[in-house]
Amino acid sequence: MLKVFSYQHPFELENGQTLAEFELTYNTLGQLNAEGSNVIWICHALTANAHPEEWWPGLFDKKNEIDLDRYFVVCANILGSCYGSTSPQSINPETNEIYGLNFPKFSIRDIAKTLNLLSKDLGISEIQYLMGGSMGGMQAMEWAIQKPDKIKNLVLLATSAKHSSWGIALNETQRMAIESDSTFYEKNKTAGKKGLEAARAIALLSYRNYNTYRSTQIDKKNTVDDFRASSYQKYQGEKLSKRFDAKSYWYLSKAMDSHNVGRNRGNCKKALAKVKAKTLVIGIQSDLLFPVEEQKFLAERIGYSALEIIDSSYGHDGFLIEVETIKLILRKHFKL
Ligand SMILES: CC(=O)SCCNC(=O)CCNC(=O)[C@H](O)C(C)(C)COP(=O)(O)OP(=O)(O)OC[C@H]1O[C@@H](n2cnc3c(N)ncnc32)[C@H](O)[C@@H]1OP(=O)(O)O
Ligand SMILES: N[C@@H](CCO)C(=O)O
Repeated sequence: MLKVFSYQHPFELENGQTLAEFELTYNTLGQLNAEGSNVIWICHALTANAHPEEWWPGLFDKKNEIDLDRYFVVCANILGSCYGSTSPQSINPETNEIYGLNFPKFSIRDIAKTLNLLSKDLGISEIQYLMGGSMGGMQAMEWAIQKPDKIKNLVLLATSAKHSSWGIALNETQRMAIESDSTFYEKNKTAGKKGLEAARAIALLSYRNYNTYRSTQIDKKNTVDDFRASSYQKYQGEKLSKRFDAKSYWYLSKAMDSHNVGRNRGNCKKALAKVKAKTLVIGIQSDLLFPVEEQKFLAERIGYSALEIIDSSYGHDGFLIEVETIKLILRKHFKL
């Protein structure tokens, strides 16, 4: 059952704009101990929700070896996402109208601040394990830099210290697809649906790779049109547009682009040096979106860190799919 954190105070964003208030939906598993210190906190990626048992099956559900009775597991739907938290689809309390594209842009740094406000409201004094993949890893590292004494162990998967020009170009291309859908500017629930489908199809090319398509999208030998790869792209686009909102996608991709831990902190090296958590950085060998050199960059600059590279053919989405390997790596480094 989703819970709701309602922050009824003005929240200043990094860009100087202010949200009059915001809400985050979140899920918890287990019980918080008296000290508020037995916490596993999961930060979700771009299109995920606050149910890690759905998108990280086997890692955070009852079947898993992680003794969920020992921990209080928290996962919040991030600001701007469409799974219940304040987003472009929310009503602006100052106008009583749907925000739509009047919603302010926000950064990964802002998202991390909202998560910390929720953790304070929950009475959490320290987080034993803070974990996140991709955009979730961006949030987790920002939080560990902002609150270095609060985060004891940090797990960063398939992520980077600063979103690369390659990643920004991919996001901009996806936003171009969304913006080319004239319905995107409407305020109804399906605004930008076709544009979002095209954006997802573009994104998928960065989440997978040549080998994953070669091995799964095989056509009969005399095929001349209507290839399986074509129907797969259309299917994945439709699959996302059934559960996600184009404006949320647009804003969250902008937040990803904003990610740079070194901004106004000197540089990434100085920023990462603030992390006190024991850190495990996990990369996916075939990741085209967040190449392993970005995880090596993180591990080399975070004081107390280890690096593990998973030899997976899945590409970037391997951080969601290679759960059995991730579990082994977690057990190797932590007493989880
Ligand atoms: C319920 C929720 O998802 S809520 C939020 C959670 N979601 C997220 O976090 C997003 C991250 N998760 C993901 O992106 C996915 O779960 C992944 C990456 C882990 C796996 O992606 P999936 O789409 O499940 O698997 P995959 O990419 O292998 O595609 C298989 C699907 O494509 C279909 N498919 C495969 N080839 C084709 C084709 N040529 N034409 C049409 N459909 C095809 C399969 O039938 C299968 O359909 P399904 O959706 O009924 O399972
Ligand atoms: N494919 C996942 C990860 C993207 O980084 C998602 O849609 O959230």
